[in-house]
Amino acid sequence: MADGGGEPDQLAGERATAQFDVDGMKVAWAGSRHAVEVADRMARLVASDPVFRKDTRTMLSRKELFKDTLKKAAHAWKRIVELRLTEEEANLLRLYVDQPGYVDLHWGMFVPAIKGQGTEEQQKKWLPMAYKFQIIGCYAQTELGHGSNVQGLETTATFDPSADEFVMHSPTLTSSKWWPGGLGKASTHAVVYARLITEGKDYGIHGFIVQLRSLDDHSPLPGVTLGDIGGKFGSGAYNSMDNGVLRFDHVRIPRDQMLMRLSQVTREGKYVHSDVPKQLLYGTMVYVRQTIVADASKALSRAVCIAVRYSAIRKQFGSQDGGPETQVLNYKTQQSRLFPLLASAYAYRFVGQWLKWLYTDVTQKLEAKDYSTLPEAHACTAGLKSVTTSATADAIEECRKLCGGHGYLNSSGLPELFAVYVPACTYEGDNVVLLLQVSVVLHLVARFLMKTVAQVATGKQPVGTIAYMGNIQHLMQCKSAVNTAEDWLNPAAIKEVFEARALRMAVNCAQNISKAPSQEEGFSELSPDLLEAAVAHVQLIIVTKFIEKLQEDIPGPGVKEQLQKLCSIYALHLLHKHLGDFLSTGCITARQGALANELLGKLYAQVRPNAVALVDAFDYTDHYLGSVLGRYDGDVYPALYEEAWKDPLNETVVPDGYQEHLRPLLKQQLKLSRL
Ligand SMILES: CCCCCCCCCCCCCCCC(=O)SCCNC(=O)CCNC(=O)[C@H](O)C(C)(C)COP(=O)(O)OP(=O)(O)OC[C@H]1O[C@@H](n2cnc3c(N)ncnc32)[C@H](O)[C@@H]1OP(=O)(O)O
Ligand SMILES: Cc1cc2nc3c(=O)[nH]c(=O)nc-3n(C[C@H](O)[C@H](O)[C@H](O)COP(=O)(O)OP(=O)(O)OC[C@H]3O[C@@H](n4cnc5c(N)ncnc54)[C@H](O)[C@@H]3O)c2cc1C
Repeated sequence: MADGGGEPDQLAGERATAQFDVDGMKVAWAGSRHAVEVADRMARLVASDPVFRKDTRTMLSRKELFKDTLKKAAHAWKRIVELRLTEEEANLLRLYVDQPGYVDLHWGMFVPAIKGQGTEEQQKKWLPMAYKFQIIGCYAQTELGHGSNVQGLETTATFDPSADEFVMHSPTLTSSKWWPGGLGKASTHAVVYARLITEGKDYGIHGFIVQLRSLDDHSPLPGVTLGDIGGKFGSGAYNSMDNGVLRFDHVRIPRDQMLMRLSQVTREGKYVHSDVPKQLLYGTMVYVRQTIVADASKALSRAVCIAVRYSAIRKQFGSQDGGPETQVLNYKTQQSRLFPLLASAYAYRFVGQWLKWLYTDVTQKLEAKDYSTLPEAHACTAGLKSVTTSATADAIEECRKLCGGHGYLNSSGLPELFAVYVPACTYEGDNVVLLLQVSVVLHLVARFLMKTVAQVATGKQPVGTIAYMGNIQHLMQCKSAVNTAEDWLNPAAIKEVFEARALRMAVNCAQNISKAPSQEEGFSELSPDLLEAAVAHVQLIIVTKFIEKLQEDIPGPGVKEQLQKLCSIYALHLLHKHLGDFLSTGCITARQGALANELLGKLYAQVRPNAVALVDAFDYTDHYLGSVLGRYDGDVYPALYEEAWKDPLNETVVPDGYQEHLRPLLKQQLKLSRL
């Protein structure tokens, strides 16, 4: 359309300049051709169903929004049953419905908690009911007074041998369960984490299945106080979720509703711990953190898709001699802000795929009673969850700014995406608290290696993602051989400096901690540095997994070449951003840092003709994107214009309140001016 400067054909032109096979890239992104096909089918199913419309969501009141969420969840379930969808299809359908709600916690945490911590008998009893939605469950761990410090939870589950029951109780205000999604209004049951007390002894935190509401009329059971904790950040957004408060007043549950895979309480009240490690109590969190890493690439790629397409449509300023205005995507500043985010979306996608593999592998080992890889799974999920969610939340906000003023409109989709996404930095483990968990591991390894550096070749070698630390003798003294900008294209050159930076930062921390009066004091004093060392380690994992992905067979003309460029951009933009780390640890020289930056500029220019096609490869429908700026056809301006008229303020020409507040004011000013 020529009217008013909007040029949808602009995107067709952009697509024509792509130097790779977009279908091949879709397969690389999704993981397989089958995955592309299923995702595409489910996305279209949702997009074509009027019940799943979400374009007026930010204009709904909280009550309307919550009811709309209940309607969508019930309709999604109806479609899943009618169409006999597989688990894979059903998960995707729910993803594309794209409205946070109780079902996320039911499938994402309640069911996994029972699977991971329940005995076979308990699974047989509870899972079929949960699978058929005869009960709705949530995950009630966090309390008003304690979230991060799980060991500090106060809710009690006291065993009463005379009745063969546990008595669930909230002894203080701060012990009220506070935050669990789905708890406020929807759930009939919860896995509740409470201190187990039997024979007068406190055995710490354990999980219990507790019924909260009547299955006849949904009213809270006697002794149970329930409610929603109130409105949250942003319009629409996470307000569709009923995060709740729960208090118990001596509520009784049968003994067999304690989740007993890890430990049991016998009929007589004896506490018995099985040979399963206690840390498996935290297994549900490991599972969800892994899914959150995979979700980071989805949220980031949505924001980037909107910003890239809109930047190709938006034009500002012409050439000096009055020529046509320039697409903002052509500005080098726009490219240097946007293309690292595009590269990060791909990087997180591939590290998410790897983490899923790691999680599956660990689960299989656990089933065979091999618990050796559990610490690696914990450190990787905690660290990657922290780094990818923090970067994604920042990136969504950056994409909003990249879209100028229009990015601030709800119709751009970006404010809501940010508001829904940003709590990921807090839930499932505050990002700083999780990084400190990673730094504990790094510190222990670094300390061990420093002590044993002389015998490291013969000693016990670190394995998995910390294997590089075993190469301490080389990494502590190596100097990068990079001599030209193009030398930075060599993955081995990148890997070496990222490994050296991460190891040297960990060793520096360990050395400084060893100088403190006690390890605890040293750890506390050095914790800001430990966080940075943990970030360096996690960034190394992401870079390494991207490089490893490129060693696979990746079919499709030009696909691997584009991914190689994105991998270099991902790594080098981190090097540029954290140049202080690389210089202060002596891994590179200032000149090598400047060469990396020089190459980045060249790579941005090479990505420019492919940018729109690279976001097309995410294969998102306009429904899922939910953005007038990110429309596939690029017809942005008419859509923006039309969208404005849907606002409730525009239902009347003269606003409500005119008679009471505007008219008297205007009349009064008129009278005053005549005096
Ligand atoms: C359709 C499908 C959709 C799916 C879609 C998904 C749903 C997507 C929707 C999202 C919707 C929002 C969902 C939010 C849901 C919540 O937010 S649920 C609440 C989550 N809460 C948290 O994450 C709390 C964070 N805190 C913690 O995890 C732990 O308490 C901390 C910080 C790790 C510290 O724990 P601690 O007991 O003080 O432990 P600590 O002494 O440090 O460690 C004890 C040992 O356990 C180890 N350890 C600690 N944690 C772990 C672990 N997790 N694993 C293994 N070992 C561990 C430690 O390394 C340590 O080992 P050793 O050194 O002894 O060998
Ligand atoms: C949208 C949303 C959904 C949620 N859903 C659920 C749910 O379904 N079920 C559930 O049980 N919970 C849920 N939660 C709760 C969530 O898991 C907790 O909020 C989270 O674990 C953080 O704990 P906290 O709130 O106690 O933060 P705090 O620990 O109080 O954090 C406050 C500040 O203290 C810092 N801090 C804390 N400890 C340390 C330390 N040791 N060293 C240095 N700094 C520290 C943190 O970095 C942070 O800056 C949800 C939360 C949100 C926001």
